[in-house]
Amino acid sequence: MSELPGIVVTGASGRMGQMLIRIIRESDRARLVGAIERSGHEWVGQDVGRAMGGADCGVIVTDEPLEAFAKAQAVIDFTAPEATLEFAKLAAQARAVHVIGTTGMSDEQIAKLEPAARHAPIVRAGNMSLGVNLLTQLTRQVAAALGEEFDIEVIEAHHRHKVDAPSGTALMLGEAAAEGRGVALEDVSDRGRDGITGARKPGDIGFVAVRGGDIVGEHDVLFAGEGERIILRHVATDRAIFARGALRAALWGQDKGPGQYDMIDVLGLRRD
Ligand SMILES: NC(=O)C1=CN([C@@H]2O[C@H](COP(=O)(O)OP(=O)(O)OC[C@H]3O[C@@H](n4cnc5c(N)ncnc54)[C@H](OP(=O)(O)O)[C@@H]3O)[C@@H](O)[C@H]2O)C=CC1
Ligand SMILES: O=C(O)C1=N[C@H](C(=O)O)C[C@H](O)C1
Repeated sequence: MSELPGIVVTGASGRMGQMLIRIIRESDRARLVGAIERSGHEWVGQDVGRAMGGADCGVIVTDEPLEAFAKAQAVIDFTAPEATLEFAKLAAQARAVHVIGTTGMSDEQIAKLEPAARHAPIVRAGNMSLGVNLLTQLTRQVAAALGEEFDIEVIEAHHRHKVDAPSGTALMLGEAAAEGRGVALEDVSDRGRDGITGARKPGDIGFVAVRGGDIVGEHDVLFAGEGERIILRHVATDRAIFARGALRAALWGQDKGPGQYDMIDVLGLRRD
């Protein structure tokens, strides 16, 4: 019998890092083979199971990503944009599937993933949950069905520690709405209302970001017309949904060639 695919988790001590480690260790379809933290982090050199407050699991946290990636079939990476760019180069060198959950990457940073994607598959999505990816499809359909007399606003709420806005999910939903309307999001996006903004421009897609407490992630796509409103909503109550999606992506990528993919590919939801 062949061995289960080995997975390395970067940003092991983070909120998503710890959730991913838990989900991979519980899975009977994959093995945790590595956990990465940056040099100087107190977890480096410790067993990751113990660092997370449980029993040893035989995986020692390391600050040597390439060494760890070389022994793995996939890397799951929910860290920060600059770190993700470095991990992309190393995952490509190791020919490992790179699953990227990191948000807040600029267009320039996203473009820098392309060389790595020529050597190994990259699966990247601002939200790895089934529910949100379905919601993007619904958003596209509703936006296509309604005219500009319905104003579109994407309203998101997250915990107080989140560093980027709008969220990766909000941008996915905004892109889907823009696609439904047959326009480019960059031409209609309205992100920063403050002061005397003037009346809302017809056709704009607005973004509103709420930050507070321990909110895991909530997204509304509001279609506001005269006399009626439609609201499409996703509420995440447990980060496990993102980790399960990321693990699914890592397994899905095992027999894929180099290239860039997203969760719509992984979930088989692509229509075109
Ligand atoms: N796509 C999706 O489905 C989801 C995406 N996310 C995204 O995942 C990312 C992480 O979120 P979360 O876990 O909440 O964040 P945390 O801050 O809890 O964790 C981030 C981890 O990445 C590490 N890290 C940050 N910068 C670097 C660096 N330059 N080099 C090496 N390691 C680094 C941190 O280490 P240190 O503590 O030393 O800084 C930490 O371990 C965010 O971009 C978030 O938006 C989150 C949930 C779902
Ligand atoms: O930072 C988070 O927590 C989350 N980030 C992702 C995003 O930016 O959309 C996904 C999820 O909403 C949680």
